[in-house]
Amino acid sequence: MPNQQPQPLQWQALDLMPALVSLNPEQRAAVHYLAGPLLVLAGAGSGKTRVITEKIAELLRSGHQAERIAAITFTNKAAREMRERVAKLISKEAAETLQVSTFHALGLRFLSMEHAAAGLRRGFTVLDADDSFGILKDLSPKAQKSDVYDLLRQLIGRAKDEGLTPEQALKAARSPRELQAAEIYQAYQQRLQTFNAVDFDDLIALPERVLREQEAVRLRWREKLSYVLVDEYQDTNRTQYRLLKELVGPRGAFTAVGDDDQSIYAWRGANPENLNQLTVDYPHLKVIKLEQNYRCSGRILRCANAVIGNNPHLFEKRLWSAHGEGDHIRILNCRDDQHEAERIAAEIVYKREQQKALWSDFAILYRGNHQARALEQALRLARAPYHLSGGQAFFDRAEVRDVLAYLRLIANPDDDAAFLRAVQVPKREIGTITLEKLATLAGSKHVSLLKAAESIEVQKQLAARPGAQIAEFAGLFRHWREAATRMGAGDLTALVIQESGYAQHLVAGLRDPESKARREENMQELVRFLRESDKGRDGLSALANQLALISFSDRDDPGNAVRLSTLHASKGLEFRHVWLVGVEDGTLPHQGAIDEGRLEEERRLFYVGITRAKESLTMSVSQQKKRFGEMERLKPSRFLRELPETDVRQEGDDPEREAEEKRERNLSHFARIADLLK
Ligand SMILES: Nc1ncnc2c1ncn2[C@@H]1O[C@H](COP(=O)(O)OP(=O)(O)OP(=O)(O)O)[C@@H](O)[C@H]1O
Ligand SMILES: [Mg+2]
Repeated sequence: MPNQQPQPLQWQALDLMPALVSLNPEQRAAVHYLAGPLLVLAGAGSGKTRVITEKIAELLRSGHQAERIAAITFTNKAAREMRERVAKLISKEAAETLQVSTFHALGLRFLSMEHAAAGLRRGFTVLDADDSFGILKDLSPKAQKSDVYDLLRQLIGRAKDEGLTPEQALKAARSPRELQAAEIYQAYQQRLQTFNAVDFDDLIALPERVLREQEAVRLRWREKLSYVLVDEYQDTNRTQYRLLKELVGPRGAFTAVGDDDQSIYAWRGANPENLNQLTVDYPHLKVIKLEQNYRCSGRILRCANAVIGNNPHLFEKRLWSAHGEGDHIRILNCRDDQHEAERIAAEIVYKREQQKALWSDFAILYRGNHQARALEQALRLARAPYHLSGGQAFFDRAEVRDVLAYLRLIANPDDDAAFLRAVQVPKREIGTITLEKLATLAGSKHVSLLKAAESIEVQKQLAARPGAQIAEFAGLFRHWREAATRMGAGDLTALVIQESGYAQHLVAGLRDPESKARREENMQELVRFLRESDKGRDGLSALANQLALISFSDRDDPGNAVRLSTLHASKGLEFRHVWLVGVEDGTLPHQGAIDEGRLEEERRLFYVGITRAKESLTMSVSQQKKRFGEMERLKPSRFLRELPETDVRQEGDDPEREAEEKRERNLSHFARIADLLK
């Protein structure tokens, strides 16, 4: 029975000794159950991730080899955290050989080992979304709006998710438009093959196909992996589910943990029905439910339960917390988003001081990336260090990817996708016709684009001006390859940025000094990062491997900083104090979702946000916001009406209170200075 007795809050103590806090009986059962497939189905903060970590430790203790255990997490960040937790529980060495990764990273590893079976050559390249976009643009019969390419990419992604080959897609096409899309899919796949490249979706779809079709590989991998654990299972898509099935085989040596109420990636193909499918595919599946929430205060949990109670459920779950009631949930009514941001920044600075907390105890969560800007500015003014996650990750920025393409190509002259990207930024007088010609010549000689570009014979067959440009471009790479033997990755990058003309290109045509500064900062940051991670002159191939890894990692360890994050990217995390901003109709729920009646997923997103908070939760609502240059009046989110009234406190735009807070803040600064003077 739930313990109804309010207990003192004890989070800090838990943070200090995670390994010593004992598991509850259901968790223990989940950790020790090895007789067959297991699904742990439980609400937020009930210790699902903890079960996975403990189970890994238990598997290691009971004799499983670390390299034969695969744990799959949704983000690289979660993977890193899990490894750290295992290192604490068992040993550093075991944690290092353990395979903790995202589905995509697992797919990449699979393909690196099985490239021949997947029809790839060694040293294949993984294309990013931009690269795919470029190829699609190139393949489409006439110029289209960029949404068309996005749509095509999605269509291709979905086809891959359903395991459809281009040939099958062609056969299945029922209208001229479908046929056209299928033709583009086919041409796209052919292009990838020529480049010896795969895209992001292939990282899952190809391993799945290879495992399904090739028995020898399948048996080898089933032997290789003795146990598989999957976190955030509700957000796997169809192919990921099939990949999992192929990997574990009928024996079903796996544990999956998930919460259907936190399925927030349907728009990306995630399929919470996979939870149900498990019970069909594995009739002997054992299901364990966890009902105690260890994260949130009583009031926060009650709000979360009330909200999610309005959604239909695949599985019934009850969650209770033995923590005390805690503070009321605050609803902060603000004049506008500017004021909202300033107020939150001031509150965080004040609270940190008052509670002697860490910056990293605070998180500000929002629905869309664009909401971060005002917050960033306010935090900067308040001198609060912050870390932005889930936005456009550093390594996804166009300028960073551009420079990485140069480095990829220095490291691997066969990387045609990198060639095509680098050759086009900054603009050189090398047009599509020249590139097509170059591609044909390279194809007939069976060499890569850069190798073809280096050949004098090929240069002669191109028109004079572009031919000279191509020769110059190839010459630069010869020079950089030589430079790479003398210097580390960071210095090499600085050199490339200057000599390629990219530095000028980057800021050319930008009027806004802030964007100029931001792009330059990004370049410096990249150079700095490569300098730091460069461990001596370990040559080009090490650099190539390093880069392949970098482009996949949200490398950043946020450190001691306020976390700014989208709701989507906050999944799985927890913070002592959480601010949920922009809780307005049109923002959360998002206008698009309101228009299309997709409120359930938005409600789950709201639920995920609420359940990130341990001790305090504040939701802020602006009365107006500037949109497209016009002030727009806003209404509080309809979801706010779903919160139990007794757990909520409204706070207005109260100048007096603010003045009071300011006075207290000044006093505490004063006290600190007085302390120092003593
Ligand atoms: N038996 C336990 N005793 C005390 N604390 C626990 C116990 N199990 C888990 N916790 C703590 O509760 C918090 C939530 O655990 P965890 O992150 O594993 O939950 P979760 O179910 O994965 O949550 P989410 O659904 O948000 O991913 C963590 O701080 C964890 O250390
Ligand atoms: Mg979790």
